[in-house]
Amino acid sequence: MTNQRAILAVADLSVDLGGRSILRDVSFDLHPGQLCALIGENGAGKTTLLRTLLGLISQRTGTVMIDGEAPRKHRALVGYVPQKITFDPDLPLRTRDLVRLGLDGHRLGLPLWNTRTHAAVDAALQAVGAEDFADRRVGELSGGQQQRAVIAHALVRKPRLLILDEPLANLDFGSANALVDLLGKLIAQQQMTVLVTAHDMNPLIPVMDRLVYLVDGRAATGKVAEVVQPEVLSKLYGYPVSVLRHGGRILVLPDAPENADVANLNRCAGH
Ligand SMILES: Nc1ncnc2c1ncn2[C@@H]1O[C@H](COP(=O)(O)OP(=O)(O)OP(=O)(O)O)[C@@H](O)[C@H]1O
Repeated sequence: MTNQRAILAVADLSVDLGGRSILRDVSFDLHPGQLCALIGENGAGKTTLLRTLLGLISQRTGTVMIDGEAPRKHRALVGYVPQKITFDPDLPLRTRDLVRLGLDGHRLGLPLWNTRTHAAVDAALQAVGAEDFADRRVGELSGGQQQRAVIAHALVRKPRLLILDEPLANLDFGSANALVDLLGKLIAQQQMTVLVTAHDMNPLIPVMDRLVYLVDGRAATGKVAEVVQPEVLSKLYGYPVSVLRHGGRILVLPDAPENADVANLNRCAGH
């Protein structure tokens, strides 16, 4: 545990939407240089948690602090890469224009370029390895290249916390591995804190050191080795599960399939 102040501190967070309880008593801290995987099956509450951290949804109870303040006060400290962005191939927007919009795209009017903006955009493009397609239209890029462009857009204001919602979902094996490597590099080089959601924790194993494991709005949180334990996860699921480690992969499987939603467990384990 580091003595530095947590960049993100979530305590006893509960969120209701449409009269339903979606998140219940979620608590975790993230410090500079940590990568936390937010793992859960469809509907577990991952996006709801991210939107609450961004200050877009209000909690029923509990607190969210970003560098000691409420999320709305610290928007500039957070870079956000949403799920599923698609660009029309005919959109007249180069990769570097998209990244430029990350600096002040929320303001009306055409963005102006100057030495400072050129330098910031070049640095963000370089950080994600997007120099080669910086002048191509974003809509013409591959899925993996678009993902890098959107991450550069989030990075250009030098956030301290980078939040990515399901960034691996539409990538092939090679592109997913390349993105995981990139996240590891950003943490090592910039002491950034990264929170990334996924259904399957396995692709993130090389870089993740913390885990928020969500099941039906409740979370087990902490170091990976603490959370991925049969006792911890059995309590969370409400029925016995086993944790199998094989070939560098982690599989979470029900002990008593007749009592478990096997399809959901398998999805969470990445089958
Ligand atoms: N505005 C809303 N009003 C009511 N219920 C909502 C609302 N938004 C989400 N929900 C419900 O909250 C639950 C959690 O949804 P959320 O999108 O956070 O899950 P998720 O883990 O991100 O799922 P996925 O992996 O499918 O994206 C779901 O049951 C969903 O139907």
